[in-house]
Amino acid sequence: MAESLSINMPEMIPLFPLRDVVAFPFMVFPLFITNEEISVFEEAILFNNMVALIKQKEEPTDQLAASLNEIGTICKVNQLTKISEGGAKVVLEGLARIKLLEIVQETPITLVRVEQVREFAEKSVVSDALVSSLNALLKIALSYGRPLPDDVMKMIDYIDNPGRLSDLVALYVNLPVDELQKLLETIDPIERLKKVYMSLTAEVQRLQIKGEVQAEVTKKVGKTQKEYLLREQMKQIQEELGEEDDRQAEIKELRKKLSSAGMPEEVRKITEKELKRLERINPASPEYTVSRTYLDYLLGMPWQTATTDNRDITQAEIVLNEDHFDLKKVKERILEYLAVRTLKEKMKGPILCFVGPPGVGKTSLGRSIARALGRKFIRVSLGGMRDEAEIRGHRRTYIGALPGRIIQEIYRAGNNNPVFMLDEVDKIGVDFRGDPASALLEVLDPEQNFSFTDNYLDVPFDLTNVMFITTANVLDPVPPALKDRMEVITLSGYTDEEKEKIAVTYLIPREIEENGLTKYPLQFTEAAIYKIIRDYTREAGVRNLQRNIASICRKVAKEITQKKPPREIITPELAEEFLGPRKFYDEVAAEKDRVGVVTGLAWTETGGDIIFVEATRMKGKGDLILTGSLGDVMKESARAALSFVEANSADLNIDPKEFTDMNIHIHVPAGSIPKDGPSAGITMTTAIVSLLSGRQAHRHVAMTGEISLTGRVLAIGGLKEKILAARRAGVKKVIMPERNRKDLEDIPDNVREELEFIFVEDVREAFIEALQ
Ligand SMILES: Nc1ncnc2c1ncn2[C@@H]1O[C@H](COP(=O)(O)OP(=O)(O)OP(=O)(O)O)[C@@H](O)[C@H]1O
Repeated sequence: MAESLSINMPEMIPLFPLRDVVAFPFMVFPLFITNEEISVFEEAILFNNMVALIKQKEEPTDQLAASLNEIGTICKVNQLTKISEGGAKVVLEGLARIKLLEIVQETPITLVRVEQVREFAEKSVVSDALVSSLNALLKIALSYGRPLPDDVMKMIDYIDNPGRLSDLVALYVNLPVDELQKLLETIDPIERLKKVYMSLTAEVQRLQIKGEVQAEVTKKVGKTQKEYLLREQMKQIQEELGEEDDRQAEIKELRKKLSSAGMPEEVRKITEKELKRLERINPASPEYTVSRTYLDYLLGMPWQTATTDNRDITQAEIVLNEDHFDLKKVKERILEYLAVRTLKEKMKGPILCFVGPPGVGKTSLGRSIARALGRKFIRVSLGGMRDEAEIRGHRRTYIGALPGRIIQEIYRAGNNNPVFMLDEVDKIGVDFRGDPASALLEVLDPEQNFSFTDNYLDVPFDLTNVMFITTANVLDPVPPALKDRMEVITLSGYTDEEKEKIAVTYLIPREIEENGLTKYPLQFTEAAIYKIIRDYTREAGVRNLQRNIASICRKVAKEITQKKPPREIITPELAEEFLGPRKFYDEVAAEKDRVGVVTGLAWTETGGDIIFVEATRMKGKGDLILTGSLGDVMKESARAALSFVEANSADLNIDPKEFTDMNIHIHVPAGSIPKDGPSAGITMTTAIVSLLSGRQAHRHVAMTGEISLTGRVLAIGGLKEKILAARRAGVKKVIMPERNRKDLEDIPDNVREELEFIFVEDVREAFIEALQ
C-alpha cells in the first residue's frame, strides 16, 4: 500500500478561489491575476510560499464559505512576476489535495484552515492493467493528432502510481470544469483512474471516427475547397452516427421531386445546379430561403401535368346552356372555337376576347368554358396594372422577388392547360415601370409563348397549352398589337325581358341556394322582378339585379331565423318593403319639353345611357363655351355643330347676329362622368337650332349620330346598348343614322316593336322629327 506524501503545512494559509479552472496536484501551471489579487500571493511568503486553490461552485452566493467546494489543492508559489500592463503572472505547482476546514479570516486576505486529503493506493493487477492501458491509450490519442506536451509524455512513461497518473492525464482530457472538479473530489486513485480512462476512451473513439471520415472524404474529393471538405465531414459524421438532419431530408425530398418533375433537359440542369448550391448555403442565412423558394417554383411548375380535355362538343354545349341564358351567337362562336381546338392538337391562337358592359356574363362564360372542357379556371384582373413585373416577375436579385402573375397562377393551378382569363385588358396602364401590355403580348402571342421566360423563373415555360381568354368593357384602349391577336366576341346588354328570364332561370335559384333557402320555396312574381329591374337597377348587365335578389333572399333568411312566418311569394310591394324606396325613375317622363334641351343617346363602358344636351346663350362675342367633362372628340363635334348651324342660318331662319353678339354655352349634365365620342353631333346641332330658333324639343325623341360639316349624318357604334338605354329611360322615338339601319337586326323584336325608329341621312331631317 502506498500512501501519498505528507506535506508540511502551516496552521493556516491564504486562499485563492478559482472560477473557471481546477488545480490538480503535480500540475505546474501559470495563473494571471489582477492587481487586487496580488496580495494573496505576496502574503504566501509568510506561509511557506503556500496557497490553497479551491474552485467556487457554479451557483453564485454572497457568502464565501457557501460558495466554495470542499476539496481543493494546496499549491506552491514558484514565481510571481508583475506585468507592466497591470496584474501579475504566478507560476504555481500543485502539491496535494486538501479539504477546507474553516475560514479563519476574510479580509484583507482570506486565511483558511485546511487538512491534507490522504490517498491510499494499493498496487494490484487492476491498477497495473489500468496504468498500462491508459499509457497505451494516450499513445493512440497522440497518433490521432491529440497534442500532449513532450515532458508530460516522458513523465507518463515513468509514473506507475495510479493516483498521480490520473491527476496528470486528467488535465489533457477534454472535460468540462465541473467534471474536472468531480475528478478532483474522487479520492480513491483507482476509481479516479477509471474515470479518466473512460473519458479518454470516448475521446479516442471520436478521434478515430474523425480520422476514418477524413480518410474517406479525402479519397473522395481530393483537394477541393476547405469548406466543402468540412461539410462532407459533417455529413459523414451524421451518417456514421445514424443522424440525418432536417436539411438533409429536405434536400433528399427535393431530389426526389426533381426526378419526377418531368422538366425539359435544360431546366433540369439548372435545377440540379441550384440544388447543389442550396446544399452549400448555411440554412440560417436569408439566401437559403431565397434559393429554397426558387427551387419550389422550379420543381412545382406543372411541366408535364395537364388535365384531359373533354372533347365532346355536345356536352360542352349542354354546359354552356346550363350556365347561361340565350347568348346564342356567342355560344355558337365558342363552340366553333372549341371544335377547332379539339381537332387540332396544338392550335396557334387566336385568343378569345369577350367585350361588353359589366355584368353581362363575360367572366362566368369563361368559367363555363373551363367546366365544359374539364380544365381548371384561373382569373387575373389586369385593371390598373402598371408594372411590367406583375406579368413577367422580378429578377431574383431583388429582395422578396416573386414570379409574375402568369407563372404564379399556373404554379398554383398545378396544370399547364388551364383556362386563363385575363380580365380588363382595356384597363392596363403604362408608366415608368414598363409596359405591361408588351409583356402581355409575349404571353398571348402563339408565336412566342411556347418559351415564355419569367424574370424570376429564368427558364422558359411553354404556355401553348393554356387557353387564354381576355375580357374588356371597350376595345378602343386595347393596344393595337394585342387587339391584333385576339378574336373579339361582343356581348351586349340585356333587355328587361331577357333580364327577367335570367333572373327566373339562373339568378333566383342560385341565390336561394346560396342563402340556404332551399327548404323554403321562395318565389318572385313576374311583376316583382320587373320592379327590381326597372326601379332598383339601371344597368346593361344583371349584376345589380343579382345583388338585389340576394339582398331580398338574405332578409327572408333573417326573418326565418327570427322565427317569423316564412314569406313564400315576393310581390312588388314586398320587394319595395325589403329594398326600400325606388332608386331610379323614368328620366324622360320626369323632364319637360324645353327650348335648347335635346335627348341624346350615349354609349359608355357600362353600357348605353341617355343624356340631355343643353344649350343656352348670353351676351358676348360669339364664343362657344363647353362644359360637362367633354372629351376632345366631343368638343370638336360641338364646334362642327355650331359651324353647321351658322353656315345654314338663313335656311333655318336664325338671325346671323346670334353668332356675333352672343356666346353659346353647351352643357351635358352628369358632369362627373367623362363623355367622349362623335355620336352626340346630331344632338348638339339640334340643341343649338332649338335654342336659336326658339322651337321646343320633344323629350320623348332621342337621337344619336355623327355629323359632317355639311350636315350629313354618319354611322355610329354601340347601337344596341343605346337603344336598350332609350327604352329603359322611357323614350318613344329614336332618330339614328340611315347607315345603321342594318344593325337593327340585333335588337330583340319586342324592343323593336315598342320604339319608333327614324333613319336620317341629313341632320335637317332630325329637326323636323325632334323640334316642335
Ligand atoms: N346570360 C346569362 N345567363 C345567366 N347568368 C348570367 C348571364 N349573364 C350574366 N349572368 C350572371 O351575372 C353575373 C355577373 O356576370 P359576370 O361576373 O360574368 O359579368 P362580367 O361581364 O364578367 O362583368 P365584369 O366586366 O364586371 O367582370 C354572374 O353571376 C353571371 O352568372
